[in-house]
Amino acid sequence: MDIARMTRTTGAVPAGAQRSRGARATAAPILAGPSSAPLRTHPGASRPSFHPTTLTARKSLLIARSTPASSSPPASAAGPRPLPSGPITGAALGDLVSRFKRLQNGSDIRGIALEGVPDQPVTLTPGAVFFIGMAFARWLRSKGQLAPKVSVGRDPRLSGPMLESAFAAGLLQGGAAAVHLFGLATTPAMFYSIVLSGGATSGPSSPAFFTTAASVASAARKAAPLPRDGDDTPPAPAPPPAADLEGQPYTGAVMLTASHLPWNANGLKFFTSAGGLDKPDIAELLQLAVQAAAQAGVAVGDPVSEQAHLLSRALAADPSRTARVPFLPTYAASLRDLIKRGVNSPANYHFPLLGCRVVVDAGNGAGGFFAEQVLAPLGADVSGSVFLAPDGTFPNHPPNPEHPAAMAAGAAAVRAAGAELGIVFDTDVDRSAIVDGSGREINSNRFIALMAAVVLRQHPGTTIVTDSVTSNGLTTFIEQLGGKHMRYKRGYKNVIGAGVKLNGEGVDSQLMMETSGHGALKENFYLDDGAYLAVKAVIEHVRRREEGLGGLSELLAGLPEPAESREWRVKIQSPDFKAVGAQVLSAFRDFVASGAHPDWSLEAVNHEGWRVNVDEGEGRRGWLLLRQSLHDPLLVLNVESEVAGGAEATAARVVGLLRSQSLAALAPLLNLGPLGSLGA
Ligand SMILES: O=P(O)(O)OC[C@H]1O[C@H](O)[C@H](O)[C@@H](O)[C@@H]1O
Repeated sequence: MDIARMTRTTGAVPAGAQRSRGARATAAPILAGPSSAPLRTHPGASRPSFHPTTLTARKSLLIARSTPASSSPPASAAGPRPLPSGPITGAALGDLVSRFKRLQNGSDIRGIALEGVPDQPVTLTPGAVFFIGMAFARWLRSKGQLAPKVSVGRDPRLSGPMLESAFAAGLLQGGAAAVHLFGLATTPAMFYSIVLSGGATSGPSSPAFFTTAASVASAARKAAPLPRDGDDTPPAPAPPPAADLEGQPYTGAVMLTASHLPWNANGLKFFTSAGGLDKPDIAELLQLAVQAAAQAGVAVGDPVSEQAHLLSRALAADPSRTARVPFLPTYAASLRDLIKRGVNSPANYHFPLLGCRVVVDAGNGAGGFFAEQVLAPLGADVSGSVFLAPDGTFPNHPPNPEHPAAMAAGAAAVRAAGAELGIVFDTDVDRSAIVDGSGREINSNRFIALMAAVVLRQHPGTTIVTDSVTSNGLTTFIEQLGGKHMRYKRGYKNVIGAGVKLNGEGVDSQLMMETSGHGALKENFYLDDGAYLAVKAVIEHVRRREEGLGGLSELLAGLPEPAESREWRVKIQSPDFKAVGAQVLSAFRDFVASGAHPDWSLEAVNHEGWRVNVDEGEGRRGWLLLRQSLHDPLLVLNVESEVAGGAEATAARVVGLLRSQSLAALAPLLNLGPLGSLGA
């Protein structure tokens, strides 16, 4: 499986899935867990349409399991596999370890959750998710949270309800004292469930966020326990220990999402009061999950073994410890408070967006609430918004502000509605981008520049940390505004981590942002938060409007833009891809340093790979960066040029080196793909 590659090659649902939009299915999840009973959904959450391929696949799976052809198990090439009859040890344990390890994707867990795409077998099974839930509860307890209270949200993916049930069951099994299921939510909202319930010790500069803490506590008090299977009458009031936790903050929060990945993927992001879990935490969590599965004797990946265990847990679970809590309305209220305070309109304090036409493109992810529950109640006309309805097949375009189709759709919606502003979200709303009133797309470098302009006005001289592929023009822009630019590594966690470190060392750093649209502000818990960035943009737009200044794009007037910006990805066909990539990069550095191309010079500070400045003549400056991909067996080449045709010309020279004698031994391991034709 190569999920990240899949990310870039396919964002769309296969044709079969697109055709299925109208089809509704009410099939119960395969696994009947304690929380997979018919649940009440919160207002605004629509039932996603069912993927016919998946339905067919599931039907055949169920038939295969329930109708034995003869009295003996069906023969297969490998023969029937005996189920473990005790703790898993030996080679089977090794298999378990690698299954769980493969689910780690940096600081997230990711995998394939549904069948239906050829060559993409299911890896994130309900059984795996159950043990990850168990591991998270144990992990929290090991950190001193003796009665963990955990909130769980999900994006609209088709596998969401099934995995939510498995995860909640695992949490309870691992010792969680209370589990609150939010249903549809966003990634930043999940961290905010900890904040607004009083679980985070320091917060944004705006005290607005804390005004809603009381309402979260009261929503949690009113939360109805889940009905039992086949029983619509609400069970008796929750007994201790859940009742003892009423009004207590959440100690952990988890979002089930695979961000912008296609419909068949899913994943998990974890938060505590300290913020998002990091790579080592996830590795620890997965180890705990292996231990739990091995001890329980469950062959994760084997549907019979998984279901036997999950069903037995369903029988044992205490339903009073799980409740359905609609949280998005509370979270939306906190965002409305922020906008009110930010605009601070004396005439229209409660309706600061009256007369504003704003469109949101949520890409059928979880971000539709922002139009309906944040902007509209403040007076905005959001009627031109598109793709607000959650639909786990993502039928319109990949919910991803890095994707040209998403930005084009957002821009088209702005133009069609004659809106002043557009906001494009990714599936789980930890990323966003802006479209101005003319339909100009403000994502990537432009969005960083926009946020930098806002932040530098409020915090003169602050350092803006970005990823490694930002343009030369962005540095010029930040410096012209009196700020400092630290160009760090790819990976939003790396970028945020660098900002946190700077602040710890006494260097003020208010904004950490990646070209992917991930952005965090110091005033917002360093949280990677697309909704918060959108809030800042809306406040700035209204401020400019009220002061008779031009639209947001005018803030970008001083941003030099390259003529061309391109990216090529070269596959490294070796299990030892890290070492191979390092050798290529080392040869590349030596080549540049040798002065073979006199117009190339190494950038003074490089945090990953080698960035090279290209003198394009007449004062024009291009650059290239050759680096290893964060997660995948790839070398990535980014090139920007101030000359038409310059990006390909520079890339062709890199190809020349990759094919040179000095790399002859490694060349067969590199699949240059489309880059190859440039060096021909
Ligand atoms: O190194 P790459 O293959 O370009 O991928 C790097 C990207 O990986 C993930 O998508 C992370 O969420 C991004 O923050 C990161 O920038």
